[in-house]
Amino acid sequence: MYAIEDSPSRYYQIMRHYQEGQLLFAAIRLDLFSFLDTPQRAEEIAEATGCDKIQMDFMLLSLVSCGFVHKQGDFYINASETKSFLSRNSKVFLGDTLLFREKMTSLSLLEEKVKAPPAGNGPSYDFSELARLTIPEMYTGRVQVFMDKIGKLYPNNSDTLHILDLGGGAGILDIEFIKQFPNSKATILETPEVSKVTREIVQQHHMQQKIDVISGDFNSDPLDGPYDFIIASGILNFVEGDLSVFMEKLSDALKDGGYLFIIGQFAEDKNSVPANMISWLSGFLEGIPLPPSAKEIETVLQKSGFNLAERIKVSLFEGHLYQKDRRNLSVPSSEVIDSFIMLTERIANSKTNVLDFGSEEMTFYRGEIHMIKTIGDYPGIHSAELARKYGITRPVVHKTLQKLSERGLIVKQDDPEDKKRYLLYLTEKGQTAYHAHKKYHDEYDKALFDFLGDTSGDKLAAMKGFLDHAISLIEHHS
Ligand SMILES: C[S@@+](CC[C@H](N)C(=O)[O-])C[C@H]1O[C@@H](n2cnc3c(N)ncnc32)[C@H](O)[C@@H]1O
Repeated sequence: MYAIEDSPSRYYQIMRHYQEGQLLFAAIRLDLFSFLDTPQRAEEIAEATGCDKIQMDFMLLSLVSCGFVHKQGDFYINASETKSFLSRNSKVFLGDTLLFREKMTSLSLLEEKVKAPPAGNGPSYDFSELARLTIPEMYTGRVQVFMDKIGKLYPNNSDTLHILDLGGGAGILDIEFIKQFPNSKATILETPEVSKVTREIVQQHHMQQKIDVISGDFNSDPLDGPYDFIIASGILNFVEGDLSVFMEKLSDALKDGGYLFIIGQFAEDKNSVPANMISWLSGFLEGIPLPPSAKEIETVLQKSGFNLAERIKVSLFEGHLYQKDRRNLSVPSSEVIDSFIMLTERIANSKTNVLDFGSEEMTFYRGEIHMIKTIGDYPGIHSAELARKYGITRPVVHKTLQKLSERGLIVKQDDPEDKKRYLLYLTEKGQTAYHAHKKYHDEYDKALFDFLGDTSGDKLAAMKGFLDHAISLIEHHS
């Protein structure tokens, strides 16, 4: 005999749960529960759903065994929860939502997917359909908790607030918010695809005057503002790049004292398993990144001047409410110096010291293309002024200009006001290089420009002050 320490019962339980799932989804597809709000015999259900009476009896008995349906003599009737959520007569019918979610997150192709590397063409989740189908789901707790919190934060319904909902899906939180605060405004930022659905739902509620639906990308688009309240529900997986840069952007878009509501479940730290790992496994296998951990979010938010105001957990709903408070925000000077040194090192070691705009003719050293840019920006500039702008000697400027002139990129013309100097202009070829360089920067620096566009004037002044100071120190460095 084997001595058995562990019990295998878990595997049999899993198999039973799996079958329970199959039974439940088949019953939803047959729409059985919509006929069972009042007591019915098996033959009546069989007739209503186009099924065989004997087989239907087996199915109903199985539904009873799982507690979805009760049996009273020959009659079957929905259990209370089933009546609330799985009968089409209910306002919060979840049958279609559950069927969609089951299909969307199905692991039926798991073996094939783990064998192959991620497809790399992004997740195939249909967020537009998800937005439509999550509407009843929203009313099974999320809306109620959200409105309860909002009501406590802003007890005066006539307040004129402005909220922003990032990746807001159906926009239900915003619609309910406006119903309660009719003098307020909401902005929903969604992807171009989903925003069509959002707009449609907002229109159905006649709220287009109060709710602005913007199609765009919260990673790269400016957020405008300032807002009283920002909702970030189920979106942190989709934040690209540095999370702290994103949170800074949110902080800049919020009024001081404003709130950020993060909805979602997260792993405790980066070594623990993300909450809902299996629910989203199909998405992770298709390229959706893992969400950040709670610890990572907390650290980054603290740095951006947010304080945790409340942790909210009601049934399946989990959220964290943060308040922006920049009064105690400070960064040690050593961190600024470290970042500055890192930046200068990166620039010095940059692989892009040579910029290639598509041909040998259009390949430039950084110094060359920047001289072309300045001449393009200031046609007729003198070489002495170029030397002053770049903080380099006139012979060095002269050497570069000579090269650019030999390559047919610039022309020199005598200055009628001063015979000793000449004026610099771009040739047609120089203009081509100028525009290629502009395009390159427009594309590659967009994120930085957007970040600066979202940054408040006082912070920009502080950044400029630091950079000017650093430049003057370098100029006076012997
Ligand atoms: C998991 S859903 C959450 C929807 C809704 N906030 C909710 O909690 O039910 C994520 C949403 O974020 C949107 N989204 C993802 N990346 C985005 C981006 N870069 N810019 C704007 N929206 C984005 C998706 O279209 C999707 O509707």
